[in-house]
Parts: sequence; structure tokens; C-alpha cells
Amino acid sequence: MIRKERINPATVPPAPATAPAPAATPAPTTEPPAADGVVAILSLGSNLGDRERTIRDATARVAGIDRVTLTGASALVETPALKLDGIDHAAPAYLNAILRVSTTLAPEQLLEAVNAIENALGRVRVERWGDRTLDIDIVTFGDVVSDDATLTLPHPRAAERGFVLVPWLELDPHAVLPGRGAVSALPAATSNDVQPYSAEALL
Ligand SMILES: Nc1ncnc2c1ncn2[C@@H]1O[C@H](COP(=O)(O)OP(=O)(O)OP(=O)(O)O)[C@@H](O)[C@H]1O
Ligand SMILES: Nc1nc2c(c(=O)[nH]1)N=C(CO)CN2
Repeated sequence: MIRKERINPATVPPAPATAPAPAATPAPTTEPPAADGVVAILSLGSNLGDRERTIRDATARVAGIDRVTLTGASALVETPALKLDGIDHAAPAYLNAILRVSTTLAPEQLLEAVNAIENALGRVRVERWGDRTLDIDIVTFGDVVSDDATLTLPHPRAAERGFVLVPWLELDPHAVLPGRGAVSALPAATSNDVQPYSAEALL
């Protein structure tokens, strides 16, 4: 079940005395770029194949999703593979990056769109936290909080992952993880396991 965090009515400005009449025509079906949509943070990871090419390709595909505008991207970082039993230095290292988007899609629609990109770029689901050509997680979707297993928001493991927090902070130094506060105050945000891979941002 997806729920928005409660809005304090005291902080909601009163409606203007002369509110404009509602639009007579329905919203157009082909929407303009999602400049006024919800901000979502996506985490990309790849540790198989041509990792940089895959992440750059995935970034272009995210930018091409209908009703999604890519508004920011971190540089690539290289990180050792985190497996279920800890860091595995014998496994191929990951390239990770963070994208910021603005979207008028619903969270489930964004998940469907990024899953389609994973599949298009060769993602095969074999083992949990196993090696993969591409993983795209939704780290945050505005201030939405959800414990739905299909789409848990914020991503339930983001707060412990240096490979998420370090590039996110590089992109947004004042980033906030709903329910956890400032990203810069989270211990994993200073992880030594995250190394710069390319100086220039993906975008
Ligand atoms: N915030 C989220 N972002 C992406 N997928 C999510 C999220 N919350 C729940 N899921 C669900 O998790 C399922 C498994 O995703 P996936 O195979 O990418 O997991 P994983 O990358 O191996 O592990 P992790 O979720 O720890 O990153 C997806 O099918 C999706 O429905
Ligand atoms: N370094 C690194 N390790 C991982 C990653 C990842 O993106 N980077 N993703 C995982 C499952 O989402 C599991 N382990």
C-alpha cells in the first residue's frame, strides 16, 4: 500500500478568495515534459559486460521514458560487489551511478518502465544480489513512503549502501532520505568502498 506522508494542514496555504474556475477541458493526453512532476532518485548498477556502456545506454533510455525528465546525474563510481554474505572482492566490481528525474508517472509506472530497461539491456534474474548487467532501483519517489514488497519506498536498503549514498550526495549535497534525514549524516555516506571512475557526470 502506498501512502503519502501526512500533510500538516497548518502548512497548507489557504485557497485564494477568488479561485480560478476549473479548466473546462480535460488535460491533454500527450503531456509536456514533466517539469512540474515528482522528483525521483534512481540508482543504477552494473557488474557484467561493458558496464559503462550499459549505464550510459540505460541513462539515455531513462531520459526517453514518456512523462519522465532527466534532471541530473552523478558521475560513475566503482564499488566492490556487495553479496548477501558481505563484500565479495572476487566478484566483478560494479559501476554505480545516481539519476535524478522529474516525472508525472505513478511510482508503479516508473518501476515498470525501469524494469523494461533492465530487461532490454540483458538483465537476467538468477540469484538475489547476484552479478548483473544492469540493476535500476527507485531510491526515493518524492516523499512517498510504502512498505509494499513490489515497490518499497524509500528503497529499504538505500540508507546502508555507500554505492547509493556517495554518488547521490555528489549530485545533491543536501539530499534527504525520507524517514532517515540528511543523507550526509548517514554513516554509509562516507564509505571508503566507493571510488571515482570517471570525473565527468553522466548527463
Ligand atoms: N524501491 C524499489 N526499487 C526497485 N525495485 C523494488 C523496490 N522495492 C521493491 N522492489 C521490488 O524488488 C524486486 C526485486 O528487484 P531486484 O531483482 O532488482 O532486487 P535486487 O536488485 O537483487 O536487490 P535490492 O532490492 O536489494 O537492490 C523487483 O521486482 C521490485 O518489484
Ligand atoms: N557494489 C554493488 N553491489 C551490489 C549492487 C550494486 O549496485 N553495487 N546491487 C545489488 C543489488 O541491487 C547487490 N550488490
